[in-house]
Amino acid sequence: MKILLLGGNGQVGRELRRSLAPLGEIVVTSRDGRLEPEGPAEALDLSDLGAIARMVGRFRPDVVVNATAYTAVDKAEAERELAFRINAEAPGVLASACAEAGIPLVHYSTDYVFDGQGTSPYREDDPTAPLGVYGESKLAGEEAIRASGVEHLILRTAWVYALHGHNFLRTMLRLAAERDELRVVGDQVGSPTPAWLIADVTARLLANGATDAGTLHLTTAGQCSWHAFAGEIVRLGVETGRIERAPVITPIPTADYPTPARRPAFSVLDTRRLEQVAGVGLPQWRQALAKTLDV
Ligand SMILES: NC(=O)C1=CN([C@@H]2O[C@H](COP(=O)(O)OP(=O)(O)OC[C@H]3O[C@@H](n4cnc5c(N)ncnc54)[C@H](OP(=O)(O)O)[C@@H]3O)[C@@H](O)[C@H]2O)C=CC1
Ligand SMILES: Cc1cn([C@H]2C[C@H](O)[C@@H](COP(=O)(O)OP(=O)(O)O[C@H]3O[C@@H](C)C(=O)[C@@H](O)[C@H]3O)O2)c(=O)[nH]c1=O
Ligand SMILES: [Mg+2]
Repeated sequence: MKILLLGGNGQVGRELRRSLAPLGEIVVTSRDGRLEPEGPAEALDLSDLGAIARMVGRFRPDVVVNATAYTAVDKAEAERELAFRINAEAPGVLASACAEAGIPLVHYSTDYVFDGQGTSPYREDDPTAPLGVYGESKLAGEEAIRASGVEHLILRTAWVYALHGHNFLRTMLRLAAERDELRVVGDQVGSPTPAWLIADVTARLLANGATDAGTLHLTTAGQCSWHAFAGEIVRLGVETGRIERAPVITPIPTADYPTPARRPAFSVLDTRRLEQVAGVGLPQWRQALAKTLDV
């Protein structure tokens, strides 16, 4: 199988380079034509919409996996146009190119397409109502893919972290080393999901030939607040010697941590459909965090 992977340097993209390798030949793109930590890639800047179709036409892959996105949630409030170009227009152009060539597309979306007013885990067909520009732009990307008629898999995931890249795990380990107290919101609940899990399940879905499954929810099992997630990060951070000592971690209400973008209060996703299609069980968030930190 020939796979075109867009965005090989993101949290998920980096893990996909590993997990997809056994499935065949992978062509990887990055914005600057380089891979982290080293090596060459095909250069592709998603803001050049014309270049996207040319890339698909040039490589004629059996499947395209798009791991690129504009993921700066707060910054997106001031960069609406750019967020929509990368998260909505580019996936739309990519989907049309794939549809025309009969190539299935795998894409990722987010729990932030929901408004978080629910009280039980969101299912794939529950109504969406994003609270911010990032979520709106990701939802528009989903809709563009569906409208193109391309065979597709849209994997909605949440609270993604890894030992590389920009994420809450790394932010907490950094702040824990600098401060005696961390104040973290306790009234936003979700399911922290490591990039390696998303990449492993994606590979499994591809191996199963499930690229026509449509939208699926893919997160760890269980749920927690950002405050509880921070607590576990710091606990395991100390246990693994990544930080010397644990700061006090104080739960605060969202109102006490003002940010440009609003975030959902409850964005737990119901993953039963994915587990059925992929034929896998998903690990609890605590176990997945421990595995990420080599505990
Ligand atoms: N991070 C999270 O918490 C969550 C992420 N998701 C979704 O999962 C998917 C993967 O996210 P994640 O791996 O965390 O994202 P990252 O932010 O880690 O990586 C995104 C990648 O997209 C690339 N990119 C951004 N803009 C462009 C551009 N104009 N041209 C080319 N490449 C570009 C970035 O390249 P560069 O390094 O050059 O900037 C980066 O490598 C995305 O669809 C995201 O929306 C869903 C839920 C939660
Ligand atoms: C750093 C920090 C954050 N917070 C809060 C702010 C916010 O409500 C929450 C998480 O902050 P972050 O900025 O890391 O998370 P955020 O950027 O909102 O993460 C989101 O990213 C996008 C891409 C997604 O798709 C989502 O699933 C989700 O992972 O924690 C604190 O309360 N205290 C702190 O010290
Ligand atoms: Mg952020």
